[in-house]
Amino acid sequence: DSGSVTASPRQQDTEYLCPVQIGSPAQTLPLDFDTGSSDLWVFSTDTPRSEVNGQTVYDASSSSSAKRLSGATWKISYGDGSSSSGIVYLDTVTVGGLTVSRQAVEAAKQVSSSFSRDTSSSGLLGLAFSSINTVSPNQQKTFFDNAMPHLDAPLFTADLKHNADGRYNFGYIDKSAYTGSISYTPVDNSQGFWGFTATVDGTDVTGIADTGTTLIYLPDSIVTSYYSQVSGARYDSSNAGYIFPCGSSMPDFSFNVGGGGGGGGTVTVPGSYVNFAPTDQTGQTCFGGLQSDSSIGISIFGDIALKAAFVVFDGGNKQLGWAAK
Ligand SMILES: CCCC[C@H](NC(=O)[C@H](Cc1ccccc1)NC(=O)N1CCOCC1)C(=O)N[C@@H](CC1CCCCC1)C(O)(O)C(F)(F)C(=O)NC
Repeated sequence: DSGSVTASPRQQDTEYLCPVQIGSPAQTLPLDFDTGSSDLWVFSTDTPRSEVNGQTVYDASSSSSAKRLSGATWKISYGDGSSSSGIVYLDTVTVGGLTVSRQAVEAAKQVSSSFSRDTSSSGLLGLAFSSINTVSPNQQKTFFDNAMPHLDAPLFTADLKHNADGRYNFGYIDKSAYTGSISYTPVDNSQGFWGFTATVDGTDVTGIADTGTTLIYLPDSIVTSYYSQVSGARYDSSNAGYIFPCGSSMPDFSFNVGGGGGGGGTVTVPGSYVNFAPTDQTGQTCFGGLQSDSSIGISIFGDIALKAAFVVFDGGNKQLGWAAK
């Protein structure tokens, strides 16, 4: 089997949403595919009306294939302080033509305000490792884990784009989607993430490949030296990050993956991607797409990095592949 689904950017590439079919007859919800978590959760008819603000909701009661997973609950909190919790159904889930028949669909009974405010997203589809799924008492598998045994190849690929529709493919590598060769590097999934080591300016950086995080968060030393090349750039505590004049021409940002004997491959993030967005309506000052990880405790290669590459999340061999495109 295989699947292929469009990933559409929202609000200047802040997040990427994909249509997912749940239940019978199919209910299509736009979900944020997130390689940084492992819960498939959705706004539902169980979510308080006061917390629903235009989102499409899942109605288990109108799905003939839905079965309540009795006694099961879930509760998750994310790096940006957002959170959600609820109950669990098993139902049929289809992504880009790829179907999993008994997928844990986590229905929200509570969502934090930032989810309520994000009117375009109906929830998340977690693609990290099932070891960090939050369902209790019996932990559930991710859509990818459930699908893996049926896939032509035990992998999925992420091809996110700047201000344009990209794609997630399951079970195969589309050779027309990238240029040159794919450089592979081992994955450390001990914390449930797609952990890997890259080299930036000769310094090894261990971080995670995270489609659910908008920006890149790296060690202070790397971030400070990057912005030292941009006149007028400074760390601004009120914005909690590096800002600079919007007219600045930003240097490209490169990192090397799979640096072993073969020299590995280099991913180059265009400077224009690092000029993420204005901090206010005047458009004078802009917020950087590369920020420090010092308040997070982990380095994150988020969408700003991922949209500069074609990325292979290889669950079978526990490796990450990176290619230019
Ligand atoms: C600072 C460290 C990480 C922050 C990261 N969040 C983000 O990157 C959010 C994503 C978002 C997009 C649109 C609307 C609302 C939120 N964006 C964000 O904080 N910003 C602020 C800076 O400007 C850019 C947008 C995060 O928590 N990512 C989650 C998944 C998101 C949770 C909130 C909803 C969208 C998905 C994650 O799963 O990737 C995680 F790995 F970080 C995590 O927390 N795993 C448990």
